[in-house]
Amino acid sequence: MKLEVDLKTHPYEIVIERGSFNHLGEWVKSLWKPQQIVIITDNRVAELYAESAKNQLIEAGFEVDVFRFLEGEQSKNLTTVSKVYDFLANRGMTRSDGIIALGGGVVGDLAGFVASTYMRGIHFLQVPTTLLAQVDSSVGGKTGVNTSKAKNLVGAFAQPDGVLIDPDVLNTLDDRRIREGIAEIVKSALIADADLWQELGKMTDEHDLLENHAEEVILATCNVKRKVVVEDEFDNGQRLILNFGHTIGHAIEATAGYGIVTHGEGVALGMSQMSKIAEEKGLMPAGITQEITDMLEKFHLPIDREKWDEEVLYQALTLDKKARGSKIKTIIVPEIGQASINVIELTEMKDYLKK
Ligand SMILES: NC(=O)c1ccc[n+]([C@@H]2O[C@H](COP(=O)([O-])OP(=O)(O)OC[C@H]3O[C@@H](n4cnc5c(N)ncnc54)[C@H](O)[C@@H]3O)[C@@H](O)[C@H]2O)c1
Ligand SMILES: O=C(O)C(=O)C[C@@H](O)[C@H](O)[C@H](O)COP(=O)(O)O
Ligand SMILES: [Zn+2]
Repeated sequence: MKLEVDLKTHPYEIVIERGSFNHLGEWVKSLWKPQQIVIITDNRVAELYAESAKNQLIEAGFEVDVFRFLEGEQSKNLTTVSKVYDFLANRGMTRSDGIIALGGGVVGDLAGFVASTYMRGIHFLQVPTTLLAQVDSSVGGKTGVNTSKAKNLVGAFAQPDGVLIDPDVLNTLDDRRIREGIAEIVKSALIADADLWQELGKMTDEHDLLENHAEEVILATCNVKRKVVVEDEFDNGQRLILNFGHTIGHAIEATAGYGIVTHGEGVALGMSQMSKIAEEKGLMPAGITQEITDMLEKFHLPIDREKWDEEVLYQALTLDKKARGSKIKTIIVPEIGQASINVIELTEMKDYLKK
């Protein structure tokens, strides 16, 4: 199955196919002429997939090196970025060469950011290996890293030349990581795909989703993202809806310490907290929070916020990219499958967080 991200300036294809990782070499050759490639990955993914990726690419005529960093959100920062710049420069990588992001969202965001800034931009491809990366982060061109102050505080928009999704690589992923990917799937259904919401409603748990519905769910979720990104590539309007649950979610991730609460868990917590606030304000229909939290709990995602320091959480909120002065754009779901943007005072958010 293929989806076309038909952006005017940089169109590209998303390939979703079981076993497609075994054809990585041919796929890359169909997109790039022989050149130098650096695969950027983390230690765990490298252990599982880097050798095969490298051999396939060499077989296809490329000159290949692998840069690996320590797995996890705590590596998604400018220190790692700087090490990659040195690695690329030491190998004489130029703008006619390319980067392949092989891994989850951390690898994809970091490698994409490196590709968008090294020599002011070189080509890159996304080969996502987590469910979260396959349904969300590999598509759409948001790249970036965290700082100690806030999630994704430094970044750039840069589209890959293509995305290769092989659901079979999810067989090596642990349950917690599968669940966090489901948080973004639930988000996508809530904001833009009522049919997907219905389908998710019929599934029993995360195992049912992964074993019996992976391809259809990945396709539907990528399609939501594709449509939104094509409408508003640079996040000035409609794309903001992809951020449902993320304001509180990102603040929780940063406050808890990167990697303690996963991104998907933060999004699940953020969606349930935001729904509660919006329902109380009469912006979302009565009973919808319960419906959302029931869905999240079915997939064993967290919904209840622990007691984090509200002041620290609030400081993180003020650095959200949807904040404008004393106000912040929040995303609400007036009905399942639709989302809209609602501006509120940041202090109002603070009052709710205290409750
Ligand atoms: N750019 C975007 O649009 C976007 C969208 C959503 C999330 N994100 C970002 O994505 C990140 C989260 O991504 P993630 O959850 O994929 O995290 P991740 O990249 O840290 O991967 C999670 C863990 O799974 C391991 N792993 C990856 N693939 C594996 C496989 N096939 N088998 C076994 N282990 C595997 C990794 O080594 C890591 O330990 C966050 O930083 C978030 O901000 C970005
Ligand atoms: O692609 C988007 O746009 C999103 O908001 C997708 C989110 O799931 C993702 O977590 C994104 O990285 C958040 O971006 P940010 O602008 O809030 O840092
Ligand atoms: Zn997200």
